Amino acid sequence: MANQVAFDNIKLRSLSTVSLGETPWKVADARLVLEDGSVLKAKSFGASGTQVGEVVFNTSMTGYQEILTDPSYAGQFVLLTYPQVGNTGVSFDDEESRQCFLAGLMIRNLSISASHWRGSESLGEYLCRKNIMGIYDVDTRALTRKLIKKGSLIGVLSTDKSKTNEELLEMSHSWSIVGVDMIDCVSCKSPYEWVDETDSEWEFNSKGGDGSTFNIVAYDFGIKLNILKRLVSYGCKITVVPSTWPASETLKMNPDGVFLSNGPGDPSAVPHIVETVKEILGKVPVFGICMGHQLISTALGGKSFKMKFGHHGGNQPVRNLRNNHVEISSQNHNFAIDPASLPKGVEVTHVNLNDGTCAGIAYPALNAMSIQYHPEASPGPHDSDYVFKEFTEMMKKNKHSA
Ligand SMILES: NC(=O)CC[C@H](N)C(=O)O
Repeated sequence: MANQVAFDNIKLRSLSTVSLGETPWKVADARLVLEDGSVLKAKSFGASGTQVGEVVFNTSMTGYQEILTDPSYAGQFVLLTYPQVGNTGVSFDDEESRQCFLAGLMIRNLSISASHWRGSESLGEYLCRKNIMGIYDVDTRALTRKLIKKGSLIGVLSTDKSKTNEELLEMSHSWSIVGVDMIDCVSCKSPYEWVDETDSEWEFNSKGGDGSTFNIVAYDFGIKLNILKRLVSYGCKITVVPSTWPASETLKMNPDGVFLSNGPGDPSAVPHIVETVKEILGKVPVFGICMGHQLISTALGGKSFKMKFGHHGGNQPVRNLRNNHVEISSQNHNFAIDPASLPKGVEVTHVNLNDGTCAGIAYPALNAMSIQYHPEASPGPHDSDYVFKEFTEMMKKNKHSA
């Protein structure tokens, strides 16, 4: 009987399924025109219109909704190499931010039916509601091979029949993600206290902390919610502040530590934030993830560069040079820090094993540490969760030595 009730609940909460053969989403023809002049035909299942962005490929096999809501994808089209997408629809609990900031989604096949006990709507309905373009019937394998060969390409996606291919090509040539401040449009506008509403059933680990609490200020450059959740799990009480929040205000709050989040775009395009980071470094322990890592490294004197096609996926191998352990990590970045540009005193703590790029640094003298990838793993493996613990240990040590 109890099983029957549970089953009925699941049925009630699951998405309605549709029979094969029907097309349960609105289909329109779409074109993707790339900056190299190639034109790809596809079917649109999300918002209609014309959108420009940089095309990057992501090799994750799960977690398309977390990818869609990762603000670091602002200005980018995400092509998923996993071929069948949409079978679990979307569910409210899986959002990584308040909005989808990416330019659009490109997939091979869209599941004809979607079902999940927490599901609230289909992927197509979701994209339409969020006004995000999505296309399927794309030869994602061929396009990925092109991106690997040529590097990330600017593309223009359009459902507008009145626009010629030449006009779309022209649009692709007049847009760039390099040198543009993309953080400003994704950051929160005023500070707020983070209240964690995560049900304990979603803790993949027992609570990570040892009962200590830490007051931290988290700079929101496009922060992913699971980072906040993991920090809470390790005992942090968090005040989230906008990217323009002055260092002097942060220091007045007397935090145990400062966290610098992930975020979209080019780290060299936000020198005002680098100045803020410079003012904070050395005064309190600082931890950065992805964009946060790039900004700490830049503030220390390092230089960033644009990678050929970046790292996007949940299967990137990283070596922790301190203990020689290899982690399988979740990553999403197109820029990286040149380790040769880092000053003496900075230790490269992690390297990406696919291409040897810098994946993490530490500057113990200034109580600073950062990693280029995503320990919150949303989506992705949890191997790197220990990094949150290292941040709390750094804050604890600093508190006791004060
Ligand atoms: N996830 C991130 O923070 C990305 C950082 C930066 N936008 C890059 O592409 O390298």
